[in-house]
Amino acid sequence: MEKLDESKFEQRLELWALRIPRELASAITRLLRSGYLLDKPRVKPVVEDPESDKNRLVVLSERIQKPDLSDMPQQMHDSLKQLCNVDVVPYALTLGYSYWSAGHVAHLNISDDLLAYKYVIAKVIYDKNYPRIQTVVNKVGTITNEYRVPEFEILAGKNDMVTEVKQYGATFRLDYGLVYWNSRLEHEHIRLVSLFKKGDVICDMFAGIGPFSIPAAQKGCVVYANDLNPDSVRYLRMNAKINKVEDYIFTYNMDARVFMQSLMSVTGSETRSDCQVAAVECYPKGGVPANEYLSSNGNHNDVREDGQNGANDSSVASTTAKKRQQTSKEEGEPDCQDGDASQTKKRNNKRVRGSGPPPTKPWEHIDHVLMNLPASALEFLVVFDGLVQKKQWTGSLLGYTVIVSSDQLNPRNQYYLIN
Ligand SMILES: C[S@@+](CC[C@H](N)C(=O)[O-])C[C@H]1O[C@@H](n2cnc3c(N)ncnc32)[C@H](O)[C@@H]1O
Repeated sequence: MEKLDESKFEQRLELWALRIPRELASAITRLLRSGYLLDKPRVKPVVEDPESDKNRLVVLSERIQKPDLSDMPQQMHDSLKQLCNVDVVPYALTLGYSYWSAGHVAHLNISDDLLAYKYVIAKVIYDKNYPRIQTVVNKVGTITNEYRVPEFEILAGKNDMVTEVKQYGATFRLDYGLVYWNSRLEHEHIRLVSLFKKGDVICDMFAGIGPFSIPAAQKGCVVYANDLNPDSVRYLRMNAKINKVEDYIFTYNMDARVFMQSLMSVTGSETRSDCQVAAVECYPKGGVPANEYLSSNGNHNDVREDGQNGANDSSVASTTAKKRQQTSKEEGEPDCQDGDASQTKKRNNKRVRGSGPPPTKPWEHIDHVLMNLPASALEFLVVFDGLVQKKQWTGSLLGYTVIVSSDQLNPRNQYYLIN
């Protein structure tokens, strides 16, 4: 029998840690808990310092990429300095074979020569890891569908693929059987987001359930997030709510080329097509965030769940809103799409007082476009030809950065920057 090479599952994270006097460990973890402390299931963020038992190492989240801590809020940095002398040291963390799973689902790729033993393998994994692991699945065949969702067979445990995973302090709910998800890309997600600055305008053309968009929004970026898979967009919206960043993310369900064209077509342009109108209606207007924009009948028009090319009309918009209310109640999602005019007014008033993002018009200014579709992302580059309308464009002269994540599993090839 061929041996399992467990090292193939390993992922090494290059992190930073604070070396602190051990009596300050509780105070400092409290201070950093709002997203700056390492937050991984079953991994302790405070560890022994191999150099002295008087100290502890407090491991920082992947959000902190620079040893001068300049990517930490200034106020937090100042509070740290008041508590102790800030000593930042590199910290490498290896997450091995036993670590990987998506929530309660253990996902296996059993090779052909071991297929005869698949139920035995699954039963051992289930028994050894229950109740943390409650479903063991095996990937069947290669991914051929557009949504990049593998087909799975359930080998042990309950037939329930809806789960929740945590990454860098964010929670992601997903149905493993309906959407693309790969827990092993966590470091890549956060590494890319570390390129963005607060206030940047980001277009995520292949957003999935939001592992780039949600942390970008948490950082204070305004994110236009799109995916062709309606289930991914449904979970993306749910995740935006769960993580309380729905004011910063505007979601779309269409082909990525149509999405970019629609986003960049100027409101009021006489030449725009129906599908462009559909997306333009989603933009923040007059300072009202798109996810709160109301049509005349009181329905919200942000997410297109009505077809892949984005073509739309007002009747579709209203059925979409009704469908969304139903879906969110079915899924146990907090219902804030109630269409009650007085409540909506209150919400809008609250946002106008300043909790939402600054209004943006993507045809005037985008900072980064993210293309995370390995193998075929390059085929979508053609959409950028002539996309910027120079008269309206107020962004930098270099335009915007297109980040193509072309081969996720090869770290040397992860993305290209095209200015
Ligand atoms: C590799 S997944 C990446 C998703 C997400 N960025 C992540 O890291 O989990 C690629 C995504 O592109 C979406 N997709 C495929 N073809 C598309 C198209 N033509 N337009 C928009 N999205 C598309 C798929 O549904 C899938 O969610």
